Amino acid sequence: MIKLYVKEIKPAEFDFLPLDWTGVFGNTNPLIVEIGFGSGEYLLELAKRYPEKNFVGFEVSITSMKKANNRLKDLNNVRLVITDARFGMREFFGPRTVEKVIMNFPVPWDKKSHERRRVIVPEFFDTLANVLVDGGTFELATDVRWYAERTIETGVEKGYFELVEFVENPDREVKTRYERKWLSYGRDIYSVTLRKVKHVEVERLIGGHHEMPHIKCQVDESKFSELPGKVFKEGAKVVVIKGVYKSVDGGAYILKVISADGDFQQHYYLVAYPDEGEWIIKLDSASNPYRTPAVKWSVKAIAKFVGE
Ligand SMILES: C[S@@+](CC[C@H](N)C(=O)[O-])C[C@H]1O[C@@H](n2cnc3c(N)ncnc32)[C@H](O)[C@@H]1O
Repeated sequence: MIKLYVKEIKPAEFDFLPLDWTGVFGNTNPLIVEIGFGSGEYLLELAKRYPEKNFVGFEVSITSMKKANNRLKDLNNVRLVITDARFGMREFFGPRTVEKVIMNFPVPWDKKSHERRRVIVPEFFDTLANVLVDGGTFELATDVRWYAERTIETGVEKGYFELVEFVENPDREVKTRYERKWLSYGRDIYSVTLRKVKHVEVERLIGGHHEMPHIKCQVDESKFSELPGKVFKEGAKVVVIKGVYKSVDGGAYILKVISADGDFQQHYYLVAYPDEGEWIIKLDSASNPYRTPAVKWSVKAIAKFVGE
């Protein structure tokens, strides 16, 4: 997992989640979040127009992140985070801390096999109804009519949001790159604004300290060769062992792991090495995943499998 920021957030600040955004920005200005900021042009325009607000952007594409980072690096009121916004919105912000969340032209992921990547799932609206201040808004712009309609249905269904407006072909002052593209193709554009009317409690996966367990145990070394391809499951936690490698000196095993907490996947390495007659199994120091339940559990699941 890689994290880049326009202004660096000190690693120590990530030891505790949700983040203290007042400390990160050095002021108590209202927070506005953009999900999937692409090349960052929209964020740049907003951040310049509203210096009295703080902006946080989420993106999953490293290429977009680099472009946006170059564009935004001189602005003090913007921070960029590379992570899935469905995870970041819930884990990085406390209840009633965000004034507005904006999402411009998300990929709709309309194929059944891609549905898991869609942002506007019911759990996302639970998160929004938690992190938005009372009366805070979610603003969507899209070229996909059903996506706009689904956003309204899902947001309003549970009584957490009310529809402020649904506009076909709005005259938006600031246009994004995709917006200009779809307009040049003659596509219709839809904008939706939802207002939070009910607060909802959500369970955060991390919360509090970002510590990681390590395990000391006896192991049956022959079991390491059985690990590649193994899948461990418990509740919403899934851990897949993609590979097992021996260190150059032959003393340690490096395990390539993918873990998932529901739809949130992370890739990282664990290490197992002998120590005073026992073995230590822990996160490899070169890996830095968020310490979710699945990441913590992966150490235990592997220790149980190779343990004697
Ligand atoms: C179609 S582009 C739109 C970019 C920009 N908002 C615009 O309108 O020009 C969608 C962007 O959302 C990003 N994205 C997709 N899923 C995401 C997620 N779960 N969290 C954060 N960003 C995401 C993609 O990497 C991509 O850059």
